[in-house]
Amino acid sequence: MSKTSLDKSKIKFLLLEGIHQSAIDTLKAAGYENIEAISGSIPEEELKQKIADAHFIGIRSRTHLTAEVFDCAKKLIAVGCFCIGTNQVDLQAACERGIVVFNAPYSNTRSVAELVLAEAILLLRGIPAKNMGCHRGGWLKSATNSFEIRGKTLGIVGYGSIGTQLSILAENLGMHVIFYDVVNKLSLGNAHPVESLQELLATADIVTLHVPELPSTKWMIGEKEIRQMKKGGILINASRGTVVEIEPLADAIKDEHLSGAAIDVFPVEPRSNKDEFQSPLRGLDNVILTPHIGGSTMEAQRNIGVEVAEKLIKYSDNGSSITAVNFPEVALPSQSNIHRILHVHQNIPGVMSEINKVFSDNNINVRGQYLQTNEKVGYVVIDLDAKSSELAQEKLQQVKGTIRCRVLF
Ligand SMILES: NC(=O)c1ccc[n+]([C@@H]2O[C@H](COP(=O)([O-])OP(=O)(O)OC[C@H]3O[C@@H](n4cnc5c(N)ncnc54)[C@H](O)[C@@H]3O)[C@@H](O)[C@H]2O)c1
Ligand SMILES: O=C(O)[C@H](O)COP(=O)(O)O
Repeated sequence: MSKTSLDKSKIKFLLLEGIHQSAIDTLKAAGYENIEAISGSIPEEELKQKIADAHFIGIRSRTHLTAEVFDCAKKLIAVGCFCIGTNQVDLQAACERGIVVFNAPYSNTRSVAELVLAEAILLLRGIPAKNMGCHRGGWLKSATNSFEIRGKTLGIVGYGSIGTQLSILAENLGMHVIFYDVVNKLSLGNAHPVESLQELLATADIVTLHVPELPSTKWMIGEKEIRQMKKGGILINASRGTVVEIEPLADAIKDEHLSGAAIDVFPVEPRSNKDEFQSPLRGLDNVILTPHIGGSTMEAQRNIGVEVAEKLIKYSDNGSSITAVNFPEVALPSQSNIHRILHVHQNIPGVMSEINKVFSDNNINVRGQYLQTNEKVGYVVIDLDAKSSELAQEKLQQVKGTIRCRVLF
């Protein structure tokens, strides 16, 4: 089993939001037993207390890790987002503090794509409204406004991992697929890129959103865009709650400009399953409302648990920051019979020459050196003979611009 200079029993993992047991099992198999797992998200004040002695934190989409929270996390080495989205973390603030952030970019892609497709089929048939009718004792047997999915046009906004997966599945069901992305993307199958969001909105029978939460995607679908959609169109949002304005959507459903919608993410979501969900969309029959469960399948959660836990273990045991979303990515060989120093510093002129001066001034033999930088920080990993690491760490900690310095052996 790999070693870390700090005894593994002292390395604390704080896992929030009901992260799957597979993460805990993976951490334990790697020798990490000091794990506090909490089923929901916690209020900010409690988070600030709990994060104070954590070396690693695992979250999902509900926990917001702000600069203020990071300031309370003096021991924190890395964050694992056990999901795709990382908008809930101040990535820049983490980077500047030498905290590496990982996520699981693909493990729930298929789950979201399947849900969207299922919702498209149900909404085109008017099933949610007919279902509600039966529950109330009604009997809405009619083919009026019920359509097959075959031959309809699906408009995908954001042709990334989920958008492309969905594109393939939809074509297999006989749909025409058009997509809009801000980046030039290779079309899969017969999917067809369009020039503008407006063109997509005006052409598609069903519009589905798969963009990240960014300043540029905030409220990208408001009243104007909803009214640009075809009359009788359907809107699906399983991306982020800040992408769609809910009031104009509710109005468009009520006045039948749109025939239906499926919304999985909301501008404000309840903190836990005990809190009430409030939305102007409640009570509208041909609207499917789901509690942010696009990625919540047993398959996805189990895979995410293993994937992100392995990334945290690798960073803790070996120093590899490969696939980090906010940090220079350094790939490292496994270390044997050496001590490894991990040094995170501000990316300012002169730091690397100061670091290398420590080795030459103190006659320390460097067995390997690996460096990557981004705009803000540099991450250099230095392999040394065991006898030199204590002195090297002491000297390196004094180098101007040092953010963090730890040793693995
Ligand atoms: N509901 C859920 O449970 C759930 C599950 C997984 C992911 N998500 C959300 O879905 C989002 C998309 O996931 P993904 O894995 O496909 O991400 P991705 O990064 O692979 O794809 C996003 C795509 O959106 C494009 N894009 C960015 N800004 C755009 C804009 N203004 N207009 C058009 N396209 C734009 C990007 O170029 C990219 O191709 C995630 O960021 C996450 O927030 C939600
Ligand atoms: O970003 C994601 O992967 C999804 O929004 C899922 O988030 P969750 O883990 O909170 O369900």
